[in-house]
Amino acid sequence: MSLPLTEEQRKKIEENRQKALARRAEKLLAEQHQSPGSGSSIATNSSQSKQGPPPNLPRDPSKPVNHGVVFLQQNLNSSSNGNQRPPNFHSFHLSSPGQAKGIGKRQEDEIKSTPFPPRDPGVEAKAARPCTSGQNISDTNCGSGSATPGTEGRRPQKLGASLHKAGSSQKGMCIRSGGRFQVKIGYNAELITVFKRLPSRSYDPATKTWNFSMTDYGALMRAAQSLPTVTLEPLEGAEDSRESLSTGGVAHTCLPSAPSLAFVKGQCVLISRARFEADIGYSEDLMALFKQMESRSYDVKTRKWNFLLEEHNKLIQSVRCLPQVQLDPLPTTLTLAFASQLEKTSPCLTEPIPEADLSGVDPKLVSNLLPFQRAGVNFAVAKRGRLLLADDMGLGKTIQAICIAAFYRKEWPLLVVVPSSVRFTWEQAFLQWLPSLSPDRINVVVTGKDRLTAGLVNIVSFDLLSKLEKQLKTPFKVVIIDESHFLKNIKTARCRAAMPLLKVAKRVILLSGTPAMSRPAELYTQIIGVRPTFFPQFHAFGLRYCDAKRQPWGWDYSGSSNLGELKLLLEEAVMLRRLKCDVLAQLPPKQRKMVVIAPARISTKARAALAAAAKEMTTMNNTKRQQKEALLLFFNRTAEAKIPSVIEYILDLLESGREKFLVFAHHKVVLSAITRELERKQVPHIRIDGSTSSADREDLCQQFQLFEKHAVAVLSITAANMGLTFSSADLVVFAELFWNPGVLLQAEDRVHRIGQASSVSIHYLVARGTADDYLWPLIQEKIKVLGEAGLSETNFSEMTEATNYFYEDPKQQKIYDLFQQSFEEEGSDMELLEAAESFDPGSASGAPGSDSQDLGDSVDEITSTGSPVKKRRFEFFDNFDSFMFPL
Ligand SMILES: Nc1ncnc2c1ncn2[C@@H]1O[C@H](COP(=O)(O)OP(=O)(O)OP(=O)(O)O)[C@@H](O)[C@H]1O
Repeated sequence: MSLPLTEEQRKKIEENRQKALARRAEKLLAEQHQSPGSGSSIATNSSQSKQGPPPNLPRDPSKPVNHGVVFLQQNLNSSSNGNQRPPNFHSFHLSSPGQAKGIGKRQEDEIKSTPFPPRDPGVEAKAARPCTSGQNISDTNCGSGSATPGTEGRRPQKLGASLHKAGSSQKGMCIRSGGRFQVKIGYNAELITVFKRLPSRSYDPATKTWNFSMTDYGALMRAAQSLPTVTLEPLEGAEDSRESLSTGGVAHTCLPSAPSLAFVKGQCVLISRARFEADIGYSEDLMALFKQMESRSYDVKTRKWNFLLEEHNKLIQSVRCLPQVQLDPLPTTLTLAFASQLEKTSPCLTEPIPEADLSGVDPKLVSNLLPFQRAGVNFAVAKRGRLLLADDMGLGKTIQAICIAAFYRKEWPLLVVVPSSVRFTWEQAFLQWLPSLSPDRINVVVTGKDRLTAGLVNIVSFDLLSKLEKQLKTPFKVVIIDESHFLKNIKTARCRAAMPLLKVAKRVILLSGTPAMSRPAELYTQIIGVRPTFFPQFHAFGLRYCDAKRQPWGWDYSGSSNLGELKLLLEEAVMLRRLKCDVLAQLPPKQRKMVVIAPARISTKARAALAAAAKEMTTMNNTKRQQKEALLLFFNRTAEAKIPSVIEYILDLLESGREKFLVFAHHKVVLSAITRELERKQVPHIRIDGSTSSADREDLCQQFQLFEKHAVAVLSITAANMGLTFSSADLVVFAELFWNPGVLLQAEDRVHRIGQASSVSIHYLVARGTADDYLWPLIQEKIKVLGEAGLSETNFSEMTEATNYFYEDPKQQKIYDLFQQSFEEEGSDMELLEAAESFDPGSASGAPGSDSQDLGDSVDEITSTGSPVKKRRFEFFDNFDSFMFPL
C-alpha cells in the first residue's frame, strides 16, 4: 500500500512533468526543422504564419509547452509586423512573411540549416553579454520591434498583464528595491536561465532572490510571459510607465524566447595588407558561417577569426542574412586603398616599386641620394607625387623633397611652405642641390607685402601663407609642406590657408619627422592633404581611429583606436616612414647642417649696431688695440642680433617634436635669453655656464640624461664642451659660432660618444650680415687643415658648397683677415671669452637695448599696413585641445 504524496512531492512531480513536456515540445520543433517537407521552409512558415500555429505543435494554451513554442505562437500572432528587422533567429525564421519575401533561396537554405541558439547557459551568457556597440540584450531584443510600423495599430497587450497560463504555473512578483527591482518566486529552472541572461542580474544569497536594474525590466517580463510555468505579477504602477515603454513595452508581441536573446554586433578590422579580422562576439550561426570561408584562420591569442581580403565581400553578404548578427564591413576608404587585394587583381602581395626615371633631374642631386633616399623618391613617383614623407628627423627629407619636386619640374612654379625659421635654409638647399636653377628664380617671401608667385620656386612661412593666399589666381600644381604636422589643427589660420591649396595641387609632398605627436586626430588633415577623398567626414575618421566618445559638450576625439589598421592604411596609400635605426648603416655618424637663420628677424637697431661695428673694424689708422676692440664689439653685436632667430628656431624644433637637444651658445646674453624663453614656455631645461660649480654640472647633466620627455640643455660653448655626457640626446644646435673648431668638435661630442646608438645631427645657426659671414669660412678653413693633417674626419665645407661666404669686397676681406689674425694670436680665446662674459648690450654705445627686448621686431609680424600682429605662434605649448568638435 502506497503512502499518499506529500505536497512537496506533488510539486516536484509536477515540475518534472512540465520539464518533460517542454523537452518533448522542443524535440518536436527540432524535428520540424530537420524534416524537408515540414514547416521549416520560409515559404511554408509564411503561410503558416497567416493561418496559425503549425499542426504538429500544441494548440491548447492551457497545456504546458516550452518557452520556444510559446514564442513561436507569439510570433505567429505578430506576423503582420512586416517591416521590422527581426531581433533574432526565431522571430525571423518563424514569422514575418514580409521579411521572408526578400530572402533568396541560398539565404533560405542558410537560415534553414542554422541550428538553435546555444543552450549551454555559459555560452548563452557569453553571447548575451553587452556587445561592442554597447547594446545589451534588453535593448537589442526588443528595441527594434518597439516602434516599427508593423506593430502600430495593434493593441499591445499590457506588459505587466499575466497571460492566461496553465493553472499549475508558478506565481511570483516583482518588487521595487531602490533603483532596482527584485523577483520573488520559488525555484524555476527556466526562469533562472532567463535571469542569467540579463546583464544587470544580481543574486542576493541572504534573501535568495535575484534583482535587476529597471533597464532589464521589459526584457524580463516579456521572457517570463513566454514561460508557461511562470506567472509574474508586474511591478506596481509599472504597466504604463515610461520605464516599461522605454524597455520595449509595446513590442511584447514579438518577444523572443529566452535562448535567442543574444544579438551580436561587431566590425571588420584590417590586420595586414592581405587579411582582415572579424571583431565580434560569439554567435553560433556566425561561427558556422566563418567555418565556410576558405581562408579562415583563428587567432588563439586574440580569439578572433580572420580571413583573406578577397573573401571580405562574400563574408559581409552572407552575414547580412543572419538577422541576429551585425558585422560592419571595412570602411570604403580601406576597400578603395586595398582594392587590389580585395579584388585579387594583384597576384603578389607586395609589388616592387618601380625605379623612377630621374634623368631630367640635376645629376648632382641624383648622384648624392643615399639608397634609402632614392627609394623614397621612387615611392613618391609611384604615388604620383602625393605623399607624406615621414622619415625620422635628420634623414634628409629636404633632399628627397627637392628631388621629387624636380621630377615634376615641368609643372612648376613650385610652392614651398616651411616654418619661418628655416626659409633661408631651404633656399640654400635648392641652390646646393639644383645647380640648374638660377638663384634669381628663387623667391623667399619675407613680408606680407611680397608676392607669393614671384619666382619659379616660392618659399613662404606658414604664417605669411595665410596672409598671402588671396593673391593666388592660379593654383600651384606642385606644393611642398615642410613640418606638415604644423597643419594638425584644422581650426588654425595656417591650416585653413594650406588645405585648399593641397586639394587642387597635382603633387603634394608633405614632410614631417613627427606627423602626430600625441594622437591620431592630428593625422587627419595630413591624410586628406595627400588623399582628399579619404574619410570625407572627420567624424567617420574619429569614430574609427580616435575612439570618438560623445560627451555632454560634444564629441571627444582625443583617444585612439584601430591603430594597427591606421598604420596599414597610411603605409599603403599615404605615408613613407623610415626610422634612423632602419637606415643607420647608410648614415654617417654625424650629420651637420648649416641653418641660415632669418635675417629679417634681426631688428633695425641691431642691424645699425652691426654696421657700426663692422665700419669701426675697417677704419683706417686704427691701432691694433682699437681694431681688436672693434672686432669684439662686432662679435658681441652678432650674438645680440641673432637672439630672436635663435629662439624662433628652438621653439620650432620643439614644436616639430624634437624631444631632447643641446643648445650651445657663447654669450651670456644669448644663454640667458634662451633660458628665459624656455622658462616662459615651461620647457624643462638645464643650464651650465661658467658660473656653474663642478658638483652642480654633474648633477644637472644627470638630470638631463634622465628626463623622460622633452628637455633642452643650454650650455656654454666654453664651459661645457668637455667632460660631460649627454648621450640621451641626438641633436646639437650651435646658436653661435666659435672661432676655435676644436672647441666646436669637442662640444659636438657631448652627444656623439659611447652610449650613443644613433646618428647625431648637428645644426649650426648662421646669420647673414653678421660676424658669422667671417667666422663660418674661417672655421671651415681650419677644419680642412685639420682634416688634411689627419686630425679630423670632419669636412665642414661639404655642407656649404652653395654658400658663397668669401667676399670680393676689399672691406669684407679686411674684416675676414682681422678675424683670422686675432684668432691665431696667443690668448685670443681668453680675450673673446671675457668680452662675451662682460658684454652688456645696454651699456655699449649705440646699443639696441638689453638682451631680448627687441625680440618681437620681426618683419614677418608686420602686416602690409604696418601694424604688428599679435598672435600665438607656438601652438605646441599653448593649445593641445584641438579637434574637440561641437555636436
Ligand atoms: N644624400 C645626402 N648627401 C649629403 N648631405 C645630406 C644627404 N642627405 C641629407 N644630408 C644632409 O643631412 C642634413 C639633414 O638633412 P635634412 O635637414 O633634410 O633632414 P630632415 O629629415 O629634414 O630632418 P628634420 O626633420 O630634422 O628637419 C642636412 O645637412 C643635409 O644636407
